[in-house]
Amino acid sequence: MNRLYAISVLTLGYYAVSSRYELPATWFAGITSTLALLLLASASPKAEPNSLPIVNSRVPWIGNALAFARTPVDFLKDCKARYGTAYKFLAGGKYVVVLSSPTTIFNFLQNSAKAMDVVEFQLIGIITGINRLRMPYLYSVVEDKALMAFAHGMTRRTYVQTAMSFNLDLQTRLLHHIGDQPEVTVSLLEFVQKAIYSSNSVALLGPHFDIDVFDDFMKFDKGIPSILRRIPFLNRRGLQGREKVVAKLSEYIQRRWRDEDGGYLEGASDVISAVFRELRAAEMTHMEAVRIFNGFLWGSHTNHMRTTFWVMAYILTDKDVFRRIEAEIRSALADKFSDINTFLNMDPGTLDGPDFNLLTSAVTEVLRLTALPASFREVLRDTVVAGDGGESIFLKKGEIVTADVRGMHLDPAVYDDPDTFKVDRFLNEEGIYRHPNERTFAVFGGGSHMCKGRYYAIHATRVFVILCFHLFDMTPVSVNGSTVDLPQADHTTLAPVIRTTEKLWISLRRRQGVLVG
Ligand code: HEM
Repeated sequence: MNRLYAISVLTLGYYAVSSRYELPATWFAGITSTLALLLLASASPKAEPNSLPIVNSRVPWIGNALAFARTPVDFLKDCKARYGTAYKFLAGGKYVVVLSSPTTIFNFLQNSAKAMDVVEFQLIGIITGINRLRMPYLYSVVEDKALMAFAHGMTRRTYVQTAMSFNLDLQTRLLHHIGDQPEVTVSLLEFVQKAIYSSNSVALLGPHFDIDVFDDFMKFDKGIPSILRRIPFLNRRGLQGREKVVAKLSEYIQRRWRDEDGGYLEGASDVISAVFRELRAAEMTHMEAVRIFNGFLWGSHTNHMRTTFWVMAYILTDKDVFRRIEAEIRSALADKFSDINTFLNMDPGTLDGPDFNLLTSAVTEVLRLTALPASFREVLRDTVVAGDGGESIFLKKGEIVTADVRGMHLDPAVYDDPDTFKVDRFLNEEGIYRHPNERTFAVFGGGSHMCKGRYYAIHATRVFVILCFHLFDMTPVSVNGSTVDLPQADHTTLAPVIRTTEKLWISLRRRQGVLVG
């Protein structure tokens, strides 16, 4: 009877939810299993003796999967309020352990016992269009080789080349949007997306990659939820976009790959050549390498775009913050850099100096407010994570574990008045930026899988804001009744950076008399 009940709920729930919401990684496999599999499935897993509370659920096997799918952000918030900073819930036959205190998140992400590994590689197969049977091998290449190359090429010291290419390209892109007109009204999200996609592509792939494929990239990006759910027809647009991007990348690599000097992509950044060299050296086809590469690029663009959008939106919709950031940027550019070219060619470390303290604090604060759980690991063998009081939290083989970073970042015990955007939260009394403690700030994940592009992303986000203030006078404007306040966050999807479905329009007026590079 329970089984029949489960099937009915699963079927109805799946169609109701799947048409509207993105299915998060952790239980996607379970929810998309066939009904036959459900019928054959052995009894729902029993909770092992474990110190963790288990979220209430009346539905066997499925557990809380649908509640989680409906509004994952709210689900995690409610569970934290009821069960504390370490608990687990059942979703599609598996337990998902959720940790949200600084100590548990830190210990989990460090994963010093190496008893956990990423689960996303199963999903990478679906996103990239690679046969899932090939993914265990291909992901081992990604993890052991390609990500290592990425990490080496994107350290504080080595990301300079990529950062400078981004700076120089971005100014042209921003000016291109306004063209010869004195003033234009643009959707902030679309404006940011196009500029970041283009300049990121140039910074990473060099001048020979055809960025006209932007519209196809956005179809792919928007279509990811339905691609993940493999919903016939609904996923078609996203798949078409992906295949066009893949075709462009394939053609670009075939034309621009050079075998000399160990192999490199002509015009691309060193880091990208190094990553592709590792993929080529492994036992995979050209198209498998291209598809993996496309997955890398998609992840790099999409998080970067969203973060930049939110940073701009928070600044533009708060008059006091706007005035202070504008004053900091314009005075730094006027006093410290003889012209904009000097700024664009600077050592990226300059932005970490005293001239942009407030902007750096603003970016950190926006990251704190907009980061969602993104680090999902599968427990490979029974292990323990030390809890807040030094107690052992038992993790069982097969369980999925995640860090609810939003739960931590919005916890009043961790951050004072946590829901409020405080632009100077990360400044000390002298107004100097202080990087948050790594135990209480985890927007880029942690441990060996920490985001490899974090220095570059923070740098490029700040350059975007600086160039906008240098080139334009900006004001939010209402178009057909649209908001001029901060857009509402969308609580129905999980991704490293929260989304919005509301549009914020801004007017851009070209500043008279400013120098362009
Ligand atoms: C502000 C924008 C960004 C945010 C918030 C962000 C966040 C994240 C998060 C949360 C992870 C998962 C970490 C984990 O599993 O513990 C990740 C992984 C990764 N990110 Fe980012 N990211 C951003 C921008 C970028 C950019 C611009 C690049 C490349 C240029 C990049 C490259 C990567 C790579 C390669 C990984 C995989 C790391 C691994 O599994 O070892 N990211 N990112």
